[in-house]
Amino acid sequence: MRLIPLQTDEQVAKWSARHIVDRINQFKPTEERPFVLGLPTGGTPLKTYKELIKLYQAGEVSFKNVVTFNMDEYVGLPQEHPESYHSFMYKNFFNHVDIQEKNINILNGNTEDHDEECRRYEEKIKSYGKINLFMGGVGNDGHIAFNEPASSLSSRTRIKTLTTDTLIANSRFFNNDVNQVPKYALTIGVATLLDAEEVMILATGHQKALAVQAGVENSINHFWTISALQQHRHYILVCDEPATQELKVKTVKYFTELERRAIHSVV
Ligand SMILES: N[C@@H]1[C@@H](O)[C@H](O)[C@@H](COP(=O)(O)O)O[C@@H]1O
Repeated sequence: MRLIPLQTDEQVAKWSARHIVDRINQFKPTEERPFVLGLPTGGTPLKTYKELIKLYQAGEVSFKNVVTFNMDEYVGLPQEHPESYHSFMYKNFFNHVDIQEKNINILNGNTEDHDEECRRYEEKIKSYGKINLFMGGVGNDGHIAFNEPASSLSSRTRIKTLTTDTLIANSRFFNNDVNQVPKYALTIGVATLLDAEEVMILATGHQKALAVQAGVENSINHFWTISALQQHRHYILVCDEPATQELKVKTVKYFTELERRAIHSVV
């Protein structure tokens, strides 16, 4: 793995946006051979989206031949609701870049048959071969996408019941009223994420410090689904300083030194 220990969330945004742009440009995507990018919602990636828009406006990248798959979506929340992940993605990213509508994939949490929708999503990902780079955030309790504690580490896209902790954390987007937060979500599985060629997780703020510890130092455990990424061949965790607070000083020094001397194709 690579741990990128930075100081501020601004630096996390700049580093992660630059990494995505470099990967897209190295890939040289075409209509026939698009770059496939997995994307998250949440507070953490907002600044990365802003940076990506800036880089797009500066002519450093095009999303014309980029296909995206979002991680998750609430069940039963109309797509046009301001807090749906559909609304989030268009408002904060898609409306500002040259991505083609046909290349955007977000789970539909309003179908009659959730299982069928999840099967369709997995099949669509497979039809592109693989996701080249999946960016993600992490919940305070170490959940990845909506793979809540004790999710199967072999899980695939499916419906999940959200934990009380997640409902409380996400109530900040619903007038701080936990009753307004949808109780279920469709989410990619841990195995869906592990199938990606590269996974980049962003963690900012001291409330993510235990999740970062689980993702780096602790044993693989289904209660902290981020820990499953330790088995991934190309796993990058980009953190600001408060998010590394629970790591050993030795761990942070080790990864800092590795980055200083790294040949970056080796992970
Ligand atoms: N399903 C999302 C996750 O994908 C996200 O990583 C997490 C943390 O969000 P935030 O970045 O707002 O802390 O929240 C939700 O549970």
